[in-house]
Amino acid sequence: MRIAVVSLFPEMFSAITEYGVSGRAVKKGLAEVQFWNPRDFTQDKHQTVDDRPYGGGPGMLMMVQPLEDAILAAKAWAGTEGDCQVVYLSPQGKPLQQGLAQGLANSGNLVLICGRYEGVDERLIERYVDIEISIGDYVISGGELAAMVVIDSLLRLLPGALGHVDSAQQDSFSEGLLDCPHYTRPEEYQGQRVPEVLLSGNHQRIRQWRLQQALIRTWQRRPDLLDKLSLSEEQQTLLSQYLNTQQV
Ligand SMILES: CN1CCN(c2ccccc2CNc2ccc(C(N)=O)cn2)CC1
Repeated sequence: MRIAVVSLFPEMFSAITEYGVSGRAVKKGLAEVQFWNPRDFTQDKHQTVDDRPYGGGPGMLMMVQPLEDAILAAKAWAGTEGDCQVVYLSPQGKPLQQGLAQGLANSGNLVLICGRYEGVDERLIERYVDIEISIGDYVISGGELAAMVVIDSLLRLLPGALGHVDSAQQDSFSEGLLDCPHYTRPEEYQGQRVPEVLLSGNHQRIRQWRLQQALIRTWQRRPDLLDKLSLSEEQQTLLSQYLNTQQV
């Protein structure tokens, strides 16, 4: 999978290409990540990459010519092997959810455009962008951190990215649930013991306990997620077992 990033600050991306699961996925070659900096496509001696907004108002926009030339170069590389989707990270985008990350991981090559200043000329978005994505309802100073979140979320879904093949599947979020509590040594910490079931070695009971905990947490903290799910027989049983013990 080829991921082309258009950004004024490519050095920021070492955070995902050099560390952890995402760094290993890149090092293993599960994905190639290349960068195109609009500043390298400027034609003036000051290497201008910003421009004033028509209609006045505070702030600047990304200058069209260097950005467009960087986008075209990125598309040429990413589109070499078949189709590529062009993604723009912005507060106006479609909210990133696990399903969208999975879709991007399956979708072939990507070009990610990172906005700076107050964003980019709408005509470039209309001409080049296939999907606008937001990582949440808040504003950050550039699209780079949002692009890194998107890249990280899809890299870990690529086959071979995670050591134990089904640990990605076991991600509760991939089932639409919040994660269960986790414990490691010591068995007793500040007077608090690890739940006995986890010490039992009974893998069926452990799996059920973890699933029930994920259901309880989702019910307690994010009932909106629960409403979207059609629970399996087992999930229904495990959740109602718990709810029957609560004065609900
Ligand atoms: C003060 N201005 C900073 C730049 N910004 C802007 C505008 C357009 C595109 C990119 C940006 C970069 N910022 C982002 C990017 C993504 C998200 C997200 N939620 O995914 C939040 N913010 C407009 C506001």
